[in-house]
Amino acid sequence: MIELKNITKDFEVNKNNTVRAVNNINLSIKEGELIVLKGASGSGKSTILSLIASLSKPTKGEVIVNNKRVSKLPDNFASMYRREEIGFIFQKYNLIPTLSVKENILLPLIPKNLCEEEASKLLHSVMKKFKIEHKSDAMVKNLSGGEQQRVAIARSQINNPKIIIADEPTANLDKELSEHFITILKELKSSDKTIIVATHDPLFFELDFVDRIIELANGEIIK
Ligand SMILES: Nc1ncnc2c1ncn2[C@@H]1O[C@H](COP(=O)(O)OP(=O)(O)OP(=O)(O)O)[C@@H](O)[C@H]1O
Repeated sequence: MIELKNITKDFEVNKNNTVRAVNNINLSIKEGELIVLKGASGSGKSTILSLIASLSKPTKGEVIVNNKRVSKLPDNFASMYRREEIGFIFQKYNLIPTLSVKENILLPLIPKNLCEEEASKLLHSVMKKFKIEHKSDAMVKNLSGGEQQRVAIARSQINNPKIIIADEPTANLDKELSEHFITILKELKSSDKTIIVATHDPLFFELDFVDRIIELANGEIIK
């Protein structure tokens, strides 16, 4: 369960100016729910994602994730929380082009110090699941857009996170790749993950497997 309670987030632009990115939001997301955050540029979508991931702290209010008050976590605990519970899918994949597919996918496991056998088991299971095993030794820069997308998603899942956060996941994709992403999203949803997608891509607004579409404007929930 993810709970945002009376959350306000101000950013200091300079000494005399602040921007209120999120204004007194209340939101509860149940385990296994797929939520789409919709809203114009600047409406506060990314800010909400970063508060849930404990990448930033609210100015007021509390963020509670699975009974943990993540809005109060010191930095080292916040990064542990992210590593263990959250899978990120970014719009530009954030892959390292000169590393191979398997090296990229293994990156989130580095801090865990698993033995080689265990790491290899996890690696092969996500590569198989996201159909990229045949390219495991290829350098990422030589892959097609669709293949890179599968690497990014495999990497986000290697820790088996309970929560998936996707910020504008289709922003740089053509129609075919966007539709492919939707197929993967459906698979993730059926494996009972809690998923939060921030987007203004209309493709997400007609999906029958999305539980709720939450519309934001000027840092407030309007629908
Ligand atoms: N680090 C920051 N410093 C100052 N202002 C910020 C910062 N981050 C966000 N903002 C401001 O907060 C508001 C909300 O931004 P946010 O990135 O959450 O919007 P968004 O809905 O995700 O937009 P987009 O769709 O363009 O990504 C905007 O006015 C933005 O300029």
